[in-house]
Amino acid sequence: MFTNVEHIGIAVRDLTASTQLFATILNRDAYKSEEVASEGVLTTFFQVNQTKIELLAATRPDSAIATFIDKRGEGTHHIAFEVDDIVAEMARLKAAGFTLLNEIPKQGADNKLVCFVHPKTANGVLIELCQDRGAASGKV
Ligand SMILES: CC[C@@H](C(=O)O)C(=O)SCCNC(=O)CCNC(=O)[C@H](O)C(C)(C)COP(=O)(O)OP(=O)(O)OC[C@H]1O[C@@H](n2cnc3c(N)ncnc32)[C@H](O)[C@@H]1OP(=O)(O)O
Ligand SMILES: [Co+2]
Repeated sequence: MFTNVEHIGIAVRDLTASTQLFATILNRDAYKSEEVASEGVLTTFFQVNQTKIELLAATRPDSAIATFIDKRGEGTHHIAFEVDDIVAEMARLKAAGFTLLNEIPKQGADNKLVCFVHPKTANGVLIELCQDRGAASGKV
């Protein structure tokens, strides 16, 4: 089951400048920064009630964020939904014809397991499913 919009991912060129910008817009400080080396990204997170804003900057030229910014510029990159059973939701979406970008859940930021759905099969929107690793223990 989809339970919440967990975060909105925003691709940025300069993480320090964008963190300051969003701190001003949201009138609060970021609560953490984290590098996810497997994705080639450095992130900063802001909490807005139940949803987070995830700023993403590329750490290497072959990162999905570097490719996205090269082709489309900075901006909204993905919408991430919290799910209660990522394996079940991946199977459901795959059976319904959506293209999953990873066949098994992978490590995301903030102690999550994540899976991406190809934007070409989702009206041009890159969708991320995520589940807290603690909640997923024993299932994956
Ligand atoms: C911090 C960790 C984690 C978390 O815990 O939150 C993250 O959020 S990591 C975020 C970065 N990682 C990813 O995005 C992984 C999943 N993405 C991918 O696998 C790829 O980016 C992609 C979606 C498969 C695209 O890669 P590729 O095909 O190599 O790039 P192209 O530029 O050729 O794109 C093909 C096509 O798709 C369009 N596109 C690309 N990205 C997006 C997007 N974010 N939203 C919408 N559309 C997108 C792109 O414009 C191309 O379209 P056409 O030009 O019309 O063919
Ligand atoms: Co994300």
